Amino acid sequence: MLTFIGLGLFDEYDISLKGLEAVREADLVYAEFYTSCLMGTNPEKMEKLYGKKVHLLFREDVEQQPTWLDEAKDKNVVFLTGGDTMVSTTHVDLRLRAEKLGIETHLIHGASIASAVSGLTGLQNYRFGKSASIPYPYESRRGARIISETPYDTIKKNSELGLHTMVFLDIDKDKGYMTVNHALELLLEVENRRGEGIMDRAVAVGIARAGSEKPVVKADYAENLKGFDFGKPLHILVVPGKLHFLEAEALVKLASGPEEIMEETE
Ligand SMILES: C[S@@+](CC[C@H](N)C(=O)[O-])C[C@H]1O[C@@H](n2cnc3c(N)ncnc32)[C@H](O)[C@@H]1O
Repeated sequence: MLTFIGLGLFDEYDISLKGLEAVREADLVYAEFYTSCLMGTNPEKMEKLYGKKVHLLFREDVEQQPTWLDEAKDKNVVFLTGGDTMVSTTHVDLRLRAEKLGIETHLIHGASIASAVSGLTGLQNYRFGKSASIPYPYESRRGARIISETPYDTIKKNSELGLHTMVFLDIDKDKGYMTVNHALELLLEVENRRGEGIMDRAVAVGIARAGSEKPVVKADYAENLKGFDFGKPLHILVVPGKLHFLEAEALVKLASGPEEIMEETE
């Protein structure tokens, strides 16, 4: 049996009681922290709470050669991830591989950044369009610095429809956790190149450490927000589309956003 367990957003205590019980009953505990991670804890603290050894898996172990899956044929195996295991991950692939091997699979959900964003900003979840992810720039074979323009295009399409965009930020094993500041610099660099007026006039919202006792939520024009100190990771960015008046009020009152956004609401 293989049970996918979402660990929630910040520390080892964010796991549900159902999840905790399942981990304690498991024969083997695997975890991956490359799609998301809990910044308020570490594997040692988790092991202490669970009373179990946590075996860490890397992207290759999950997405290419999940040989460890075979153990779930005759053992009770749990697989842990930050947030909810199936939100903005490709872990459904792992579930399908397990089912093909005749392994019974179960899900135990965790709080996800996808819902925390609406909770913290007041932006309504049904007014979001397609999400985007910003990867770190990379070097072409000729040594040119390449910035992906896909997130800019997604924001543009959503904003034309009046929809908000949730922008996930890269987690790279060498370059670390991308900040809201870096993400805005990259989007503004694309804006400078293309001059389509999407980002330079946009109000953006940065969120740091959702799920912690003191998450930071700040709204401002992208140009101003890129210099704001959000503190430690994880960070996420939202580019709102057309605002309902309640959403605008929430951004002003709860995220210290600029008052003039109240003037152009639905
Ligand atoms: C690819 S998504 C995976 C989401 C995860 N499966 C979930 O349900 O929460 C991970 C990205 O979401 C954002 N994120 C996740 N947890 C966060 C948190 N507690 N605070 C701020 N941003 C977070 C970061 O940008 C991170 O790189």
